[in-house]
Amino acid sequence: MKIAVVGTGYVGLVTGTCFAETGNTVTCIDIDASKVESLSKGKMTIYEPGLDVLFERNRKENRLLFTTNLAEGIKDAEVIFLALPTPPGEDGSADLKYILGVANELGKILDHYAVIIDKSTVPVGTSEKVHAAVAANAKVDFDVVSNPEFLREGVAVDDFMKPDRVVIGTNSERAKVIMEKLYAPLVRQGNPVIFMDERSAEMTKYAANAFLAMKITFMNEIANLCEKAGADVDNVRRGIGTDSRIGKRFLFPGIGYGGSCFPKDVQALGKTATEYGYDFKILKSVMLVNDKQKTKLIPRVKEYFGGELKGKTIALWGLAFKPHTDDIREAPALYNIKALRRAGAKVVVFDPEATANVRKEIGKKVKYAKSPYEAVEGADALMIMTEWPEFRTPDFEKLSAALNNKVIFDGRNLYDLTEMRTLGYDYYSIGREDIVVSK
Ligand SMILES: NC(=O)c1ccc[n+]([C@@H]2O[C@H](COP(=O)([O-])OP(=O)(O)OC[C@H]3O[C@@H](n4cnc5c(N)ncnc54)[C@H](O)[C@@H]3O)[C@@H](O)[C@H]2O)c1
Ligand SMILES: O=c1ccn([C@@H]2O[C@H](COP(=O)(O)OP(=O)(O)O[C@H]3O[C@H](CO)[C@@H](O)[C@H](O)[C@H]3O)[C@@H](O)[C@H]2O)c(=O)[nH]1
Repeated sequence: MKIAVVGTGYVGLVTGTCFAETGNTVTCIDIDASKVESLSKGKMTIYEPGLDVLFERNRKENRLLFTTNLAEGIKDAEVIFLALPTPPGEDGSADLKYILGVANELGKILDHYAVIIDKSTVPVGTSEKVHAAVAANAKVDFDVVSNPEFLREGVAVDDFMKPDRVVIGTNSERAKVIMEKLYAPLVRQGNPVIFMDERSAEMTKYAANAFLAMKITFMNEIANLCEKAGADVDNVRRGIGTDSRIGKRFLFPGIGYGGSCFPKDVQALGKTATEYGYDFKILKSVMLVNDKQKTKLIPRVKEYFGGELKGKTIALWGLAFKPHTDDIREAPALYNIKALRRAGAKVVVFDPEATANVRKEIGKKVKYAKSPYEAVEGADALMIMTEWPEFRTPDFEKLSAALNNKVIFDGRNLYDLTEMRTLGYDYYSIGREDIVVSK
């Protein structure tokens, strides 16, 4: 099948590469000329484990092509994916200007029947808007299908190739047949495809993200209560996660959810509710709790140093919003850097993959270390923001030798409490007992 993917970011590049891997010829289109140039030369533009191997193989086989030219990219394409940004607009609702802009262009240049597939996360009713925007200029038949994407960054290739489910929203029989053909390789491997109407498919994506954000937030609130009540949230997590109705996943408390999806999608669903005159109370609480949770450790750091952070140097491990990605969109680390600097502290940071992106965003406001141990050299405390595997079993002796004080503020609950006590660390984590050995 000949496929076009408009928008070659995290979702577009994964979608394009994975469909090339199942034997299709894919042209990825992007307005960012430097991105297209890099990709055409075989240089990846994002860090996503496992994607580079598939990218290289399919590029060499000429099944994966890149262009900035929309008309060239969609030539003879049976399906055209829209994997464009849907960032929050001024009022928090999803901004559809990228999607509708491209839809408008497509209407002018489409010269054959194609299925236009919305892979971006878009509010209920968007497929109708896309249809209208294309139809305004279209001279040929076309269908618009909603096919939301559920991949997670860091494990995107696996999520795409072995999805829990594929959701396809369409009322067109003609489009359904093409979608069945497109996803046949995944279905043959036992991954279910669920067909429904467009509006339900659009709502499914927001419901999934909002539910997961709520699940994490619920655990964060339980953790906050555990701290007050003298319970241990890790025990509680294990205790409830074994109930198959609850499930083990997405129960990890911490310094809140971040990333390019949960924060914006929870907000956008809230806006959709308001538009329809519905007061979606849980969503409001989820957003409020998560906002507070992100900088939850800051007051404890201040308190540890007698209320004063001026002249203190704080080392931060982890900048990406989660491990195995270089994505820093809505990363809790950025909020903590801001809060620490506002309180007068100097900040030294280390991240295995996300440093370049942070440098682009905040430049010289922090010092960048080349290794976790360089970051803590002469620092007054260590804060952990992201659970990269390499932070899980550090050389604690090396760490103690480098730090001015043996104190760790851990936003991801990486270490065992007994071990920290034995090692002689002051250790503050989320929803668990504070270990204080120095006082
Ligand atoms: N990142 C994720 O993990 C993820 C997962 C599922 C769904 N989504 C959704 O998918 C959509 C895309 O997200 P993303 O993370 O891939 O975004 P992204 O910002 O990484 O990529 C979007 C790409 O679109 C390009 N673009 C913008 N305008 C264009 C135009 N007119 N023509 C061609 N290209 C254009 C940009 O240059 C960019 O490369 C969003 O709606 C997002 O909510 C994201
Ligand atoms: O138990 C958990 C699990 C996750 N998180 C945090 O939640 C955020 C999101 O994590 P994750 O869902 O793994 O990453 P994303 O790549 O943002 O993926 C989410 O957002 C995508 C974009 O819509 C969807 O496609 C995915 O299904 C959905 O999981 C991160 O800040 C994590 O640190 C926790 O705090 N505790």
